Amino acid sequence: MTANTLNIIKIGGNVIDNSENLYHFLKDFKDLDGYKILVHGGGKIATQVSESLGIEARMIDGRRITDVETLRVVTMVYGGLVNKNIVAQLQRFGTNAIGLTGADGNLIKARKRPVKTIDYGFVGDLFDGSINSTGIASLLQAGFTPVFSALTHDGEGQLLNTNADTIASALAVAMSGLFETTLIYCFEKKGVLMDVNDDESVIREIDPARYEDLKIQQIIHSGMLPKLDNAFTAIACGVKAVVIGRSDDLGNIRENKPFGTRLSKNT
Ligand SMILES: Nc1ncnc2c1ncn2[C@@H]1O[C@H](COP(=O)(O)OP(=O)(O)O)[C@@H](O)[C@H]1O
Ligand SMILES: CC(=O)N[C@@H](CCC(=O)OP(=O)(O)O)C(=O)O
Repeated sequence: MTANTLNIIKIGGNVIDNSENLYHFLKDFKDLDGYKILVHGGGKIATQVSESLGIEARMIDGRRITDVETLRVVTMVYGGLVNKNIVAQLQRFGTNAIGLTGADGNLIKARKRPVKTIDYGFVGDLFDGSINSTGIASLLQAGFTPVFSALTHDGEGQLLNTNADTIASALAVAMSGLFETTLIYCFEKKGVLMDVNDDESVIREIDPARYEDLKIQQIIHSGMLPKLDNAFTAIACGVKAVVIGRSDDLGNIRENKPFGTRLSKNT
């Protein structure tokens, strides 16, 4: 572990939604060496809150249709409830977390997704140059641990809802110019599995050729597809390693025990 090591870790809704899992994860997160950044989603909670307010939650290809009402909900849920709860818990553990949307410090800009056949509403797509890597590096070097929610902005006053897996991947690519960067996706399963119902069937390593095979066999499907697409993009663009594993097992990384599925370039 060098002084220039950065771990970017993404946690999804299933981890955030369970206070015991979240507590355990944050305890292991605070013990990781080197610089670190946390990126969180919270899609599951946004759906629950939307529905409790009588606003129908609509997803297409894993992306939320974000009309004005839904943007209000996700701003409150991701930027408020989830982000500030995580920050407060990290502070309790002595980690000087700072909770952010992409608008804070102009750290992540996005463009509203153009309307083609589907109007996604206030959904933001990232582009080359979206990430203000020097601004983020200043926070890290000042001793802060950034905690990013799934919100970005367009620079014209508009907040946008951006998938958290995509934010984590883009952050990892941009930061890998400045740090030796590892991207870790944490979710509720032990890794990419041969049998989605058998946590002992972890595939320890996947390269792009194996990924194609696993897709054809439909061993990998649904939410895992965009996650792995983002992950392979990160590997191809200079990120040192991408690992996908269970949030509860994050401590294994420090203890040099097996952790999840590691992605590699074509061998
Ligand atoms: N081969 C596989 N191994 C593990 N999970 C898989 C696999 N194929 C599909 N999945 C699904 O992908 C989901 C993870 O994607 P997603 O729900 O988007 O994650 P997140 O919790 O990070 O938002 C898992 O809950 C699982 O149902
Ligand atoms: C545009 C879009 O779909 N944004 C996501 C952002 C949250 C997210 O990514 O949450 P998980 O990681 O928990 O799924 C959404 O609103 O669901």
